[in-house]
Amino acid sequence: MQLRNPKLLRSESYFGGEWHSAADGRTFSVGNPATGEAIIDVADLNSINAAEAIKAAHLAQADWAALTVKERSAYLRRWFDLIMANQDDLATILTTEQGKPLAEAKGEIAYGANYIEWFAEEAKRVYGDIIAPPNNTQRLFVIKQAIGVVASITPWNFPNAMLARKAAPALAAGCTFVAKPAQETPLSALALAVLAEEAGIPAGVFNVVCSSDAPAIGHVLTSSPLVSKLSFTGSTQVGKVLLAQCATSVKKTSMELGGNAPFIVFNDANLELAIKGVMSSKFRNAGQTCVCTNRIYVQRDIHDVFIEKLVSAMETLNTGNGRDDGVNIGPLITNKAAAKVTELVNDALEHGAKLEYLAKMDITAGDNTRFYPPTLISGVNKHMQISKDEIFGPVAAVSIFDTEEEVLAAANNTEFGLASYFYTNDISRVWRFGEALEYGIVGINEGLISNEMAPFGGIKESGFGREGSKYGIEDYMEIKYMCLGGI
Ligand SMILES: NC(=O)C1=CN([C@@H]2O[C@H](COP(=O)(O)OP(=O)(O)OC[C@H]3O[C@@H](n4cnc5c(N)ncnc54)[C@H](OP(=O)(O)O)[C@@H]3O)[C@@H](O)[C@H]2O)C=CC1
Ligand SMILES: O=C(O)CCCC(=O)O
Repeated sequence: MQLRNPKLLRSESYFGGEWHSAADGRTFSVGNPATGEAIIDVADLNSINAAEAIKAAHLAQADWAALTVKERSAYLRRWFDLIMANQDDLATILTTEQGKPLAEAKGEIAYGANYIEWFAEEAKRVYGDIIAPPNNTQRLFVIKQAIGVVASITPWNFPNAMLARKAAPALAAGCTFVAKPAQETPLSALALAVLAEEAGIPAGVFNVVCSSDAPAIGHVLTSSPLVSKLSFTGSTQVGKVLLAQCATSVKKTSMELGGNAPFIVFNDANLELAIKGVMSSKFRNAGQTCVCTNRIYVQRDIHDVFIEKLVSAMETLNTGNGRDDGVNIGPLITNKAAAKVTELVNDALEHGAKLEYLAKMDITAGDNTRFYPPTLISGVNKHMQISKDEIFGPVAAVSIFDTEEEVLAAANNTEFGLASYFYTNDISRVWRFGEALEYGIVGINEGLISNEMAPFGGIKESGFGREGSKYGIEDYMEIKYMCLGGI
């Protein structure tokens, strides 16, 4: 991998302000999903190392929380500046380990950095309250304080941004932080640590522990009495395991879990806008995001023209190695992930769905079983597995609906509640339907809903807690009520 700043590519973990190999010398290999080639061997840390990282974070916590908000803000700002100064290299690392097209990787670096910039500013905007007392001899007030040591577990699909958007509010609030990135994509997390160190963020404040044994590290993070909070992004299945583990020490948690986003197109919608929205919300990161459109519902009288226009738009998708010019769909993360998408599509076709479009792929090099061709199927119904599971691949699955009531019931008929999208030009419906959707995020005539200024998060089994926005810092603070008597 060619980098202008080769120092960004690290293989050791970082905690207590130092870089650590595994005590027993163990490593695990990180590969390039586009080629199958090994990139580097990364130190494979164990439970003892994780406990050491937590200890380092705990030691640093009081001093970090005691800094003024302006001081913490300045550290975060320096970190942001360094990330943006190294945007191209960070994107190269990201694409190489994760597969997404280079332009998307550059976008993710800026997206993650935006959270750091935002919370550098929000650090200064934490407010308490003075409450009217029940009698004149008392004064009641509320202050907000850092929760303490925060642990994070983050997935491979946004290896930079998912970490940045947890670390930024935590550090801004005065918490110290121990991150466990996904074993497929530790390099982006380690590069963030290189820049945190260069920004002068004090030892022990930002720590990264890489391991091939997520359950073992997860167990230490969720059971340590020194950790006050766990922030997790990943599957609902693993989220439930971690929640149960956190219950034993009553840790606070934020859970950003799976989704099953409906994308609804009413017959009064601007179809060009709807096609643009479905392209961005469905095919971003080859369909591997928790807010990706999963179920597309189109009103009967515009169904055929919608399919026709979507096929034309999908013809512009070009699958290949994310490092290559003109590629806008990279590989899926693993062979297993691609096999799961194949299974979902086959199940739908066997149960009566119609194949409307299957992209041709021109992939000549390497192990290409991770590449999945952009696919469009119609005639999908609620009994097919594809409408129940997160597809996590570049497959658009379309159903027909007749009435608003029918499509609302279908859209809400899932245990998930993260993102949803609908397209209409009826202003009454905008409010009525938007309020009735059981989702944490609703895109109305818009397919790109994520940014640092807005609260990102779900309801139902998609989790709880909000990332970004003025609400995001609250997830890393405790409320303390103080009652002053004897006035
Ligand atoms: N909501 C979202 O953003 C995401 C949803 N998903 C969904 O989940 C499916 C599976 O993806 P997958 O990557 O396996 O997601 P996981 O939920 O398994 O992984 C997410 C993170 O959790 C870690 N992890 C896994 N098991 C444990 C455990 N027992 N204790 C502690 N940490 C653990 C992983 O580590 P490691 O990778 O090292 O095993 C990774 O860092 C996807 O197909 C998709 O449907 C996946 C990723 C993100
Ligand atoms: O897939 C996820 O884990 C959420 C990241 C997507 C986004 O921030 O829009």
